Amino acid sequence: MSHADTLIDARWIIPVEPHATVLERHSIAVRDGAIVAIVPPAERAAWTADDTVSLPNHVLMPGLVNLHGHSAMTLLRGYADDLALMDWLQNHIWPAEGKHVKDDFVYDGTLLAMAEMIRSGTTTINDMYFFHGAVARAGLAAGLRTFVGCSILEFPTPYAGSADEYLQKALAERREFIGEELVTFTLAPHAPYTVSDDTFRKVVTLAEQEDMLIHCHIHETRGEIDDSLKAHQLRPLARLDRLGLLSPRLIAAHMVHMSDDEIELVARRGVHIAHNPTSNMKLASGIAPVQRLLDAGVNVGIGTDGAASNNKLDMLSDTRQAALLAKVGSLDPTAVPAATALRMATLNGARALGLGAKTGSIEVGKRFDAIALDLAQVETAPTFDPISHVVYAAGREQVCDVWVDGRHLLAARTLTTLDHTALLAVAESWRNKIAAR
Ligand SMILES: CSC[C@H]1O[C@@H](n2cnc3c(O)ncnc32)[C@H](O)[C@@H]1O
Ligand SMILES: [Zn+2]
Repeated sequence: MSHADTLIDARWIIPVEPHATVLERHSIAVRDGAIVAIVPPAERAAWTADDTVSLPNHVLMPGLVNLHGHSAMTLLRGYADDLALMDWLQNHIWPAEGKHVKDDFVYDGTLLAMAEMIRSGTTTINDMYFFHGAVARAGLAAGLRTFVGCSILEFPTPYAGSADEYLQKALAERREFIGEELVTFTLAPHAPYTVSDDTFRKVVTLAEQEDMLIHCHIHETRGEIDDSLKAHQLRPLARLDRLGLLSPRLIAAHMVHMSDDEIELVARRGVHIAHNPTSNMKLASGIAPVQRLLDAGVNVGIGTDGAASNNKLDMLSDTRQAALLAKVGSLDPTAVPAATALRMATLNGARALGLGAKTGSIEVGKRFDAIALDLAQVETAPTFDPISHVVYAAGREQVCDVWVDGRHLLAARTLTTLDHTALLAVAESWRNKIAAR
């Protein structure tokens, strides 16, 4: 007899690795937050556990990795819609952030985002915002695996007055969370149009010294490229390459507008890309060449971006959008098939964050970051292929269970770490404050 803390019996398991496979009626044994066995039906009787979870009509799969977001921007959801990026940022979002973004705004907005993300199957968030201690505390309260991106800009915000101050504060706030298993700080220079050469050089040096990842918006719009040609006589990627930014440490958000040479350069440098299909559509930024990037060997994950430009934090929906947008962008229905989209939303995201050996797939030895979806609903009946349903048919309301590091954060659709009613009351009080100004 073998014994586990928890034994989960599932109708289907999508392990993601090996690629495009589905296991039927297998069980997962979890001990001390790790997967210790994937048990076929014939061996199930040899296992006992303190706790068993029965998922008779469900698919169990790795948790979704949101590779690019600004969690606290939930409090600005629906604040300014139907605008292009620079108009949206300069005339609406940055002025609102200038008035309202403080520690409490970031904590409350991030917690609200995390509740939404857990309820839609996200287990890891790669965030980028201000007041990093508040983001980290929210991550610990929610129980999500949280990458806290420390923003760096050349202009002042309520968080810091200069690029050097952003950097100093990032390192000071990081010190408080060293040793926290679920919290990792990254350096997040905002974008090529808001960060100087000098600051980018400092970021590269610091990232190497402190062994930190870098997270940056790059090649999001055509305007960004045109402006860079005027200001620097270089496209942003060429400029960043000269500054030493392009490496496997870099998670480049967006990368919508790419020449063949740039795709090849990014592949050679081992840069990871966070593709944000909904945000790119809503801000009319363009269609990223995802299948061409994958064909070139680039690791591409999926992000939601912030709730002010998406306006959902629903990785299932963005996985579907990634598959659909790749097809319409290339006029090729075989581009980004369902299993590839699911791999992008899980294992590729984990790999970009240096978690490839730890999470992103259901494999023995990995931490148990997993989700279950109930497919016994009219929206997903009948089931020929659970991978197809997860990507093309299921909605986030079908996510019933979520575990991070073995901890049950959503149990039969109930949040275990967060208070749903209290979150709604806090969101309403922020609405009143923001609307009053
Ligand atoms: C420095 S991170 C936070 C900063 O980024 C702004 N932001 C949100 N979404 C986007 C986007 O798609 N492109 C560029 N900048 C974005 C956010 O409002 C914060 O000011
Ligand atoms: Zn963004």
